[in-house]
Amino acid sequence: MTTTDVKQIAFRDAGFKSSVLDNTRHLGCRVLHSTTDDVRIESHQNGLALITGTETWQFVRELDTANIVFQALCQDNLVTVQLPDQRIAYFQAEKLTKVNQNDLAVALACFIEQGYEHLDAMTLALAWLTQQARAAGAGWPEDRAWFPRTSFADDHVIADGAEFSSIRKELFTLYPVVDTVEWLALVLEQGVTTTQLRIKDPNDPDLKQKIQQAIALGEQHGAQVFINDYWQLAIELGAYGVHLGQEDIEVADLSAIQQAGLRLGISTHGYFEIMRAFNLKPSYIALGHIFPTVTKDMPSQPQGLTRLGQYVELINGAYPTVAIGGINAERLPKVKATGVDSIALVTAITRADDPKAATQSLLNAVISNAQGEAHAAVCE
Ligand SMILES: Cc1ncc(COP(=O)(O)OP(=O)(O)O)c(N)n1
Ligand SMILES: Cc1nc(C(=O)O)sc1CCOP(=O)(O)O
Ligand SMILES: [Mg+2]
Repeated sequence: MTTTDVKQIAFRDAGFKSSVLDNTRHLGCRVLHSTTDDVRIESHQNGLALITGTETWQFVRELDTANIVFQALCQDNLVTVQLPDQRIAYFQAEKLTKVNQNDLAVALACFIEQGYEHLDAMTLALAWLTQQARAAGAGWPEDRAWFPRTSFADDHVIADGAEFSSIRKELFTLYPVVDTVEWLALVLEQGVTTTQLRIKDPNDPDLKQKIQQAIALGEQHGAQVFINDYWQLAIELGAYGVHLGQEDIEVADLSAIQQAGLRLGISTHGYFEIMRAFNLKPSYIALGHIFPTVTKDMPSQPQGLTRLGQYVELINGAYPTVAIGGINAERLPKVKATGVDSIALVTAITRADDPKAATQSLLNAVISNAQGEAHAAVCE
């Protein structure tokens, strides 16, 4: 890292104290007293404020329900964040006894300056502080042991001991996501062992019949066929599994899915969502979107290969993982080299000149034992 890469963050109040100031160099940042820098921590009468180029955070003693900026409330080892859209997120740093607000502001500023979105930056900040409190160094936090539990208010709670049925990991290789039964049949005929029916029109008059056919095809081929979104029909028709996104899990009856024995895959797009997915003990965790995609409008930025590698390391085999978003034949080896278990894709098959040949060659590339590349250094 050259000095020009180092992000400078100022605290305006000369009396500001934090025990982690020196360690911010491990995060590529320098936090110092200055009255000129744009990214700054300010002390106000009613608490601290962190002002970055993109957002303002207030560290408050009580949440104000009319907030238009991010608010963070530290109570022992629980940090409650109220977002500008009024959603409430919780971060429980179980291995800390108390979160120091000044240290948290410093850590949060660093991770925001390194380009992390607000909830991911808060998740990383608490992991980094916990890691140091546990004398495990001040480097980039990788070990899940230091990460907080994350959730939104009103999240479903999965009962202790209850978890979703497992998938067969040896079949979790190439994972085509397709929108018709015809495509599903095509990929299964090429030897695909895990796939998904993703129909985005809930008013499709033949929805039930299509899901039924997808389930039957999966059974016929001994494959793991996931149904995207329509969890009630999936339960009713006895599907192998369901795939749900972060918004879907807020409205789905997860206990009903779990009790019916269906597998559950969950989409995630960063540290906060990954830690949130852990609460549900799913059958697999999807990590997206890795590269720009034309298939879906994404509210988040592409994660890239470096972050994908960090997420795989964080999950560390606790759940099977699948990468999705903009993956094609050319990018596949580098995606595989991150150690992710499975590779999901849409257009690399559905827009290929020869979809059958493309499926076969992608499948071979995923299941080949070319592990020379795997776990090699991953560069973008
Ligand atoms: C394997 C896999 N990963 C991610 C998704 C996306 O799910 P979701 O965020 O719910 O978005 P929609 O697919 O419903 O538009 C997926 N379907 N499969
Ligand atoms: C359906 C979907 N979900 C994503 C996520 O990141 O959650 S990316 C994606 C589309 C993937 O399509 P393609 O392989 O054509 O880029
Ligand atoms: Mg969905």
